[in-house]
Amino acid sequence: MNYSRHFLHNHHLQSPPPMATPTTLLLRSPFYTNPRRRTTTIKASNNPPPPLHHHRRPADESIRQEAHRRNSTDHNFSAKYVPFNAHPSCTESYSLDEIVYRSRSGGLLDVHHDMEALKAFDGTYWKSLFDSRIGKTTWPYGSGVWSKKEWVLPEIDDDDIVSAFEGNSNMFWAERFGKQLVGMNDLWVKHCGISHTGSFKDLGMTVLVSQVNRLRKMNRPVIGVGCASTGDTSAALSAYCASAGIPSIVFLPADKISMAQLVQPIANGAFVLSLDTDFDGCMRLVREVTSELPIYLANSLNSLRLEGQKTAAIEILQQFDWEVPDWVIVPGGNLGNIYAFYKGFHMCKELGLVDRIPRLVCAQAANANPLYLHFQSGWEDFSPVKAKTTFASAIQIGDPVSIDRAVYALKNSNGIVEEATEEELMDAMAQADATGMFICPHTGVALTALVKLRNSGVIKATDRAVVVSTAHGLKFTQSKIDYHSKAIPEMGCKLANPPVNVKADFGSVMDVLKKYLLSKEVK
Ligand SMILES: Cc1ncc(COP(=O)(O)O)c(C=O)c1O
Ligand SMILES: N[C@@H](CCOP(=O)(O)O)C(=O)O
Repeated sequence: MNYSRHFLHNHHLQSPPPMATPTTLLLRSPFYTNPRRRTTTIKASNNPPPPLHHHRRPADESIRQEAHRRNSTDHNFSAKYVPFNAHPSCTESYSLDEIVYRSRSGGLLDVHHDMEALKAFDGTYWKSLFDSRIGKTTWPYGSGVWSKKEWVLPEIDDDDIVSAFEGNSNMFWAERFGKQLVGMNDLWVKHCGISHTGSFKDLGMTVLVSQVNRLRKMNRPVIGVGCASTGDTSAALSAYCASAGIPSIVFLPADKISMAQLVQPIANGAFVLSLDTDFDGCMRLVREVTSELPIYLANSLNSLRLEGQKTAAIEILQQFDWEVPDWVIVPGGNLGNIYAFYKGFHMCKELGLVDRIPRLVCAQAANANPLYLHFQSGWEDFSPVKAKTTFASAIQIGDPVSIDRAVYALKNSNGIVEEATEEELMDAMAQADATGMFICPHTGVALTALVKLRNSGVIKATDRAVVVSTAHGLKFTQSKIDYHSKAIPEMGCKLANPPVNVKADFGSVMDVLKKYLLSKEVK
């Protein structure tokens, strides 16, 4: 077979641009050739390659079938479950096709990739490959998660993937917030909440539901998929399950999630249980239930989820053209994500895409702050707390399942934990909104952490910082309504901007407008 023609004809969207060498190029494509024949010599010249025209697939073929025909699993990458942070001599491991959430000793698991196989390709190779897939509709690489498939679930058939082309979320240059509130020029907000179900949970859920889809095709005992939720995980689970025709069951703490979040699983046809307890109570119940019934556990206790979540970190680096920011600030609740970010950054370093990782900050609501207290104690003692009501309701969690993962991530990234009171987080949210964003209260928690660390001089004016915005503000409009109508007891709501009631006549309208314009006049 003429490999160069085969390669160019079929795979130009997925393969990295050839490296510029004058004569011959040793191109090793792990995806489209037999691994035993993976080293292939093709001709290259100094000139850029001519524009490549993608041949449209036959009219009766879907993008899924086209992906299947490409046979992209022809490589030797692999991943398995291992006990989290185990001693190097530990040999315990499980196939990802097993249904297992805990190690033999009851500890957390981690998805471990065959790093030697990935290291057969250098950092330039991976950067080019990932960059070449952005913004395409080719299945499944149009997704920000699956554009990194080799690092996520390398062995899944493209045909089993359940994706809404999630990820590739906007990185917003927070120009006015940066300059006016923290004196920074290089402040960015990664809008992970501008996503299929309005939160960053889509990133992990596409991976978990895809694997479930595969397990069901293998006739494994999975009738449905279940989770406990503060509203975002349940929305993502039910949407991805509905898309694949898989039953979903969600355990929600009654009256503790927003109306917009509650209606999501209802609309997507999930079986919704509203329970008279808090998130931690729901979590305990769903763990018990999933150990008895053929319901697959979708909470981030299941380490598969973190494989998708970690791609947000890779995306941040990609969006900065592989330059590493100094800080990344993430709101934390059940604490899977702070570890997922660490893992994404760490993989990029280990595989030679970057030479360092950012310092991580985990931001918690003061009303639900077990990690903050643990950090304050010098990591001495960890005790769960009874989480109190917070406007950042999706992180109202007192007994986070990923506490060990979070501590590991923070210790290994020279990280920090901060907290935000209700007034601080609501003011930060209002301030951000007033500079053109429309963020959720959890992002308000992360912005409060930024403000505090700037005020104490830990984060410098010249640093580059990324605040991760985790959900869409439209899911949390009631908190904004309460704030702007000054309806929150014992809160100043100093940035409230309530509507003005005006008589519908010309004079009255003119009077209020003149007053308004005078207040805005440039002094
Ligand atoms: C909107 C939002 N932000 C932040 C978090 C925190 O993520 P994690 O639970 O991984 O710490 C969650 C969920 O807990 C969430 O739904
Ligand atoms: N914020 C989450 C809490 C559940 O945690 P997860 O770590 O299992 O996603 C939610 O939206 O439910």
